Amino acid sequence: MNMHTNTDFTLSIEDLTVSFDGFKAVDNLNFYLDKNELHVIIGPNGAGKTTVLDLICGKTKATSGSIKFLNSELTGLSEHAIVRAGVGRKFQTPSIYENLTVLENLEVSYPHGRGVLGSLLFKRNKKVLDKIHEIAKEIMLEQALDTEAGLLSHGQKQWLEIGMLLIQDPQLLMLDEPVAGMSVKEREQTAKLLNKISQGRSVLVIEHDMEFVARIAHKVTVLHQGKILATGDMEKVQNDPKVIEVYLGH
Ligand SMILES: Nc1ncnc2c1ncn2[C@@H]1O[C@H](COP(=O)(O)OP(=O)(O)OP(=O)(O)O)[C@@H](O)[C@H]1O
Repeated sequence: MNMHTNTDFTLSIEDLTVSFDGFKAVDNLNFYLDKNELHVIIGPNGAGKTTVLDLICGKTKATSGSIKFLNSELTGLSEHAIVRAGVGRKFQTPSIYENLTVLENLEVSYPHGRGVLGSLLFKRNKKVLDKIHEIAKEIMLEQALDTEAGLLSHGQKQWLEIGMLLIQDPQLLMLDEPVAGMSVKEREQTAKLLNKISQGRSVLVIEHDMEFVARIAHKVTVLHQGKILATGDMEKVQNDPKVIEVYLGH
């Protein structure tokens, strides 16, 4: 793969390295993500999983290498510019507005919105409301549109945050341990949700729960010490002796 060639990949990471005081948390990484692909990154603690997501969303600056999103270079762009380019990221702790309703949370996340106060004072238009209803249905909160977000269950709060990203229609959605703390039922529903939202975009997930990984992943990449140990479908990765040795065997 040549660094200067256009590709069909949504995300094309080449020779990506970041060092913190000489320690390479991500070490010469090459990684490609297709449209419609739901890709899960697994690996032991400290493997560099979070750092990869931090690099993509611009929170951490690369030491060297390239991150191309829809063929345009992300390294060097600000976090805001990366969001505007169509990259959404959900962190582990939900950052919803607990005092606002589900509807209001979705409304303030609508692109080109007017900020929290402006949105509340502004008369709602049909286009925005239609979009809010569409997203609410997708995240299974259609019946809870008028509920204060603070009153939602832990799982519902996570879905709301996913909805707040979806309403911006990102082409790449990144999720850090999306089912942590969820009930069995909520996990099942989240698996279906993630499956659905990977249609028409790319989804990149960090996850430790192997049962959940097996349910959702189209492809799995195992990171270890900042490098790729194995990549492929779940079965291939699960049966890889190197993966069993450093990760799954523990
Ligand atoms: N800003 C930073 N400064 C210095 N070291 C860092 C920084 N960010 C991450 N690291 C180090 O880089 C390594 C990779 O961390 P990272 O959080 O990416 O791992 P991870 O695979 O996400 O692990 P976990 O599963 O525990 O979340 C760790 O050794 C971590 O201490």
